[in-house]
Amino acid sequence: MSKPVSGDFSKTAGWLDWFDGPAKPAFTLPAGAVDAHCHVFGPGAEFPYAPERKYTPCDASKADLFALRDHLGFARNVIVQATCHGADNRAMVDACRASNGKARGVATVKRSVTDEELQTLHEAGVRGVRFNFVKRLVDFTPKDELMEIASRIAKLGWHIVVYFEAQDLPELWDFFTNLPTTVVVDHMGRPDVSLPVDGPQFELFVKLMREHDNIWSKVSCPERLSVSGPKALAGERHAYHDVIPFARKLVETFPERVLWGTDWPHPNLKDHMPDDGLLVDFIPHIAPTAELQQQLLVNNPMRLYWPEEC
Ligand SMILES: O=C(O)c1cc(C(=O)O)oc(=O)c1
Repeated sequence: MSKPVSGDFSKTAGWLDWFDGPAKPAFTLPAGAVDAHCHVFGPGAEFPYAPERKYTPCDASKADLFALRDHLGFARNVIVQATCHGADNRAMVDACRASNGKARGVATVKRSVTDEELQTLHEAGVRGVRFNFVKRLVDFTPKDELMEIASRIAKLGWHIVVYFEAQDLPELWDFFTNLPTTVVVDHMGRPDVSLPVDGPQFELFVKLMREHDNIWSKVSCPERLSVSGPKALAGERHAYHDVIPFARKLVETFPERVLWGTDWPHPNLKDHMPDDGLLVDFIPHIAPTAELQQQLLVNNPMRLYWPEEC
């Protein structure tokens, strides 16, 4: 049955709803594992979608997210502000506050944000801001504005999450390498995985990480990046073969600077909605040893989001 969007909204045509019958993963997550990239959507009646949004999703509430966390065996979440909420962080903040310390957040803020607002976000559990360069998701924000935000949030000990596509890295290189904080790249900088893993496109991304030890990557979203499949559906435990070499290269080369997340509720997928249980079964293909899994799923996210517990 199609999931609703509440309030005065209609879903984007062709919207794929998140899947509510996820399998129990065959892979047992290490104790204390963190899903370091997920979102909440609305509910629209309580937390309206932003007027400037580029898509309208189905609702995906904090209760739905916390149920998924428990079902998959994660201990904690990092909730990343979704672009459909613009710079209105209320839904994400509400989820962080309701999590009993089990969620941290990444916000979107404008240059006009006050110090008091930043402090309130910090108290709710926010530890970073997201800068988005994907043109289908956001309107352009001038880099000098972003740099001003970066220098303000650096003082709070926060980091910056960046989302961009591989073909835009050359143009963004100087901006990224001048940021004053830890920088976390969403979804491996969205490589074209039909190109060779040691070809110029992905090598540029590896070079970015090799030359700048403040740059981290989420080795997430095989379901978005895969061209070959098979899809994580109907018990498939060998999904997204073509993404494995890319993610594994980052995990093995930079074991202390990688994070993993489900990306639930998977905004804007066009041809299938993965079973999140089967997505968890992707992890041992990209982090084949218990030590790499511990770093990817526990030690690294804890260092970034809960340093006081490390
Ligand atoms: O590729 C996407 O469509 C996408 C969108 C968003 C968002 O709208 O925030 O976040 C993601 O991590 C990925």
